[in-house]
Amino acid sequence: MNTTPATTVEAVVTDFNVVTGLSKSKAPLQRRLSAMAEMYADQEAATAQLTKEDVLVYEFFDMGVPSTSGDVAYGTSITYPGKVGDEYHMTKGHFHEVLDTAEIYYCLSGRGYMLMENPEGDWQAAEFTPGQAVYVPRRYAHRSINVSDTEPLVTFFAFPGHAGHDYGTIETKGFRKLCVESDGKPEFIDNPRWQA
Ligand SMILES: O=P(O)(O)OC[C@H]1O[C@](O)(CO)[C@@H](O)[C@@H]1O
Ligand SMILES: [Fe+2]
Repeated sequence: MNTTPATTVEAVVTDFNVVTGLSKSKAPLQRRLSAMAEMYADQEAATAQLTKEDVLVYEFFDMGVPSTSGDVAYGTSITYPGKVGDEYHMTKGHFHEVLDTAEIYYCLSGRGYMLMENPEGDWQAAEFTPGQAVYVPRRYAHRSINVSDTEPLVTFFAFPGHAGHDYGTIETKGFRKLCVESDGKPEFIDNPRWQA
């Protein structure tokens, strides 16, 4: 009996280190401060830092699957420790182009938060500690934030292949909340530059 399906898709095998998130078989996509300096609240601090060094804020490995609704896009994300002024290092953050798609993140190492907000005005911050999974519900923009002084924040993520990335909305409006260090601890405060 011939059991070969009409379309055959090869199983894809990739690797990533379960603590560092680094992959040997894939090239990382890297975002340095210069690629997102205008997203930080303290623009003077961002400019001053850029004159010294264009630091690597985060990198991620996209394991490379097709962008179709039946597929699951996945990879690892590594946000390095550091601050711009009082604001912790973070990813750019995005809505999904297909707003009604969720995402799951599993924290492999480090410490931080997933900051989320939806167009209806709700916002939430879920803690990342190793071994905990954060489910980003449909319609929520999401940004990873590293609140450790020393350790990278490493997560594994998975989302529907057809979700797409809408970076423009956050680039224009920003997130409603910022995560800053206050008395040595992370605190979420209103973003004075947030645009309704
Ligand atoms: O896409 P951003 O906001 O730059 O953040 C990076 C992370 O988010 C993802 O796009 C997944 O949501 C990953 O590819 C990556 O780890
Ligand atoms: Fe996403």
